[in-house]
Amino acid sequence: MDIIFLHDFKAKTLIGIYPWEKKIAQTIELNLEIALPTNRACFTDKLEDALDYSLIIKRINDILATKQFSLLEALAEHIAQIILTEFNSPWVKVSAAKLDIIKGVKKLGVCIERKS
Ligand SMILES: Nc1nc2c(c(=O)[nH]1)N=C([C@H](O)[C@@H](O)CO)CN2
Repeated sequence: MDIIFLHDFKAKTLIGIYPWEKKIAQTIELNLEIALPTNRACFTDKLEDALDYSLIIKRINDILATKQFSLLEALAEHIAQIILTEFNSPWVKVSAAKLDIIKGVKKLGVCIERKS
């Protein structure tokens, strides 16, 4: 199985259960592993045979700018389903974390794996 990974993808979004979190965007950190539907690009060296990771980043930035979730779980699930359905990935692992949100914890979050 070949994988595209996106590590330490940081972006601002509205997320959280508390009233202030619904008004003030927070920086979250995403880490994704995305299984590829084909390994053709390894042999052809052509972008049209690859999953263009810049399109994935653009799509995730669109989600973060337009959607609002209460829980990190729901955000991770939404991103996972987009990767599976819109980018034809057979398997995806998504972790979503908040930074310095609770005193004494540098980073906390969720990690989910989904198959198509
Ligand atoms: N399992 C979860 N627990 C909590 C979440 C979450 O997204 N998943 N979120 C919060 C608050 O919004 C957090 O930002 C601050 O405490 C609490 N627990």
